[in-house]
Amino acid sequence: MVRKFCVGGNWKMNGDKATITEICKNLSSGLDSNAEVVVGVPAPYLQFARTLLPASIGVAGQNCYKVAKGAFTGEISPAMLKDIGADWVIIGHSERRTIFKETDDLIAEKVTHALAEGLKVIACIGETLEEREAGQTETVVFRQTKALAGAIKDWTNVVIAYEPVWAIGTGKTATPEQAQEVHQSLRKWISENVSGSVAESVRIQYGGSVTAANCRELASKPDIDGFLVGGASLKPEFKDIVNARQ
Ligand SMILES: O=C[C@H](O)COP(=O)(O)O
Repeated sequence: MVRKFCVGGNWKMNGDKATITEICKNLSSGLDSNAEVVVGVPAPYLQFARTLLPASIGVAGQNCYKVAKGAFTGEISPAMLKDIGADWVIIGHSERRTIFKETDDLIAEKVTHALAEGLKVIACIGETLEEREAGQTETVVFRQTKALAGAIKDWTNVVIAYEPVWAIGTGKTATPEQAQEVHQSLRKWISENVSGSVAESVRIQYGGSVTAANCRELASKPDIDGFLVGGASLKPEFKDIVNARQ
């Protein structure tokens, strides 16, 4: 099965009207039409970015809460994201897990609710350096994936982003072999614990210091179906990363 290459740009808490206008202008042409592109925009600028980007580029919230509305000061619901034109949401990013103490259980609840509300979800997993060095990589990513799997009935609208925490924003990219190894194990786990057809069809992105310089080799690996890009998604080189398979 051919899985459509899918590249996400996660702007994190960066950008203002001027820089977002520039980024969106840069993304308005020259992108591989065989790649699916989605950008994770800071909440206050979601609607602004939506008006500037071509319709072919999806817009994602970077987080959401697990219920539709209510007394949850500061939170954003999937219904609100949909209402302002976002069609995706990134859930369980390691910064949410680490800095904001989000647990596997909370992330699972968010995923269930976001999917039920009709959003597409980029669900993030990944081990820390300590866990990798302790030989715990598979244990950790399988545990995180198990929590997700329990929350997902239909995998059509789900993309998994494997982002080793030690590679995020550090300039230390996983080697193509290291990333492929984990992606392959994840697909095997999904095949054994969800189904063969989901394992075949689900896109698994790699994230962690992806740049124009390293994206092609990573993209050549059979189980790497795209990227979730942080720092480089704010720069013109994001286009080269989207075009990594061209
Ligand atoms: O969501 C994106 C990841 O956290 C990767 O960030 P980075 O490309 O800056 O390492």
